[in-house]
Amino acid sequence: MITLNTPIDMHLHLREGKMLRDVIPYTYNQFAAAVVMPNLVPPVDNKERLESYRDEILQNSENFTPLMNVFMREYTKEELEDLKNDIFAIKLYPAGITTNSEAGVKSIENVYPVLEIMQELGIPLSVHGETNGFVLDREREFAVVYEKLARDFPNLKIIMEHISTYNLVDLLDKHDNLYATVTLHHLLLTLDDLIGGALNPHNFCKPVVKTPKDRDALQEIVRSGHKKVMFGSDSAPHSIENKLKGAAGLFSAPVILPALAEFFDGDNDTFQKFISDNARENFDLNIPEKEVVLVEEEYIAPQMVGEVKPMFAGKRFSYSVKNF
Ligand SMILES: NC(=O)N[C@@H](CC(=O)O)C(=O)O
Ligand SMILES: [Zn+2]
Ligand SMILES: [Zn+2]
Repeated sequence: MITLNTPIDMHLHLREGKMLRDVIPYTYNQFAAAVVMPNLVPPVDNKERLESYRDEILQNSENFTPLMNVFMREYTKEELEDLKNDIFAIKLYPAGITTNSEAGVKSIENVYPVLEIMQELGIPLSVHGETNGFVLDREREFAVVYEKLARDFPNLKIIMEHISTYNLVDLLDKHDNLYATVTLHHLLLTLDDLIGGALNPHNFCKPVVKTPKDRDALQEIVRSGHKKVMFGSDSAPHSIENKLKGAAGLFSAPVILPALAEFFDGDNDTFQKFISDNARENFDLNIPEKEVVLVEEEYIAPQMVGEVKPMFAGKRFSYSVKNF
């Protein structure tokens, strides 16, 4: 049996309407809280939309704290002061780089005044860090942007989301104010799982899963319990129809804790840090405590959840979440 105290998913996509209602139980049954991403259409980028989205989440969940993000744009100081207590962070998407990011930032310099105010008000910055270069180089190339941001805003906490390359792992000890989230899929999969056999569109996401060397570096840093490394699933549901048209994102929510329990293989202290303590300490999160228990009973990942095919559909795990 493994008892986790107040697990937090630091990067989650819930969507809206029926899709949200279908997928959200998989999160509130495994997590006390989650950072909810704002890349809806249109994006969550003002107080009104933020409040109505948070209400929709609260109405469809139990015993769960949504930590809301808003979509980066050229906010005024008044807007940020007004949003500050309702948000966890502001999410920066380079324009067009991932799902629903068309309204993103065209040039980072455009939002320097916003970053200045965020630094002053203590609002963290969350970043999808990819250039529009060659697909396997996009994240590595973005490292210079992360380093410039870290130097230009030394008091701004910057989260490098869903890191997928060893290059970014190396930045964590170079800059005090850089943090990272790691997904389940980047921890366990490589390009072989996407294109090594028959093409598997269900394993397609951005940033794309990478080489064994990258995956091994992620496994190593996560197993080390590094304080700046936090779990963020990037669970990103798309209908099976849209996946077959090329939509990027894996719906990993149904398998997260059983798969991580196997990954940590008895090192429950490090599991606890990765799934909760590091995030709570790095960001002084004050979330009502919630225990989630894993028992040694077989769990079979569902084949479908509504219109969505989950990661590892049909796979057997040796742990299951109690009472779920
Ligand atoms: N990761 C993905 O491939 N897709 C995410 C967006 C994102 O986090 O980049 C989505 O919203 O579908
Ligand atoms: Zn992203
Ligand atoms: Zn995401």
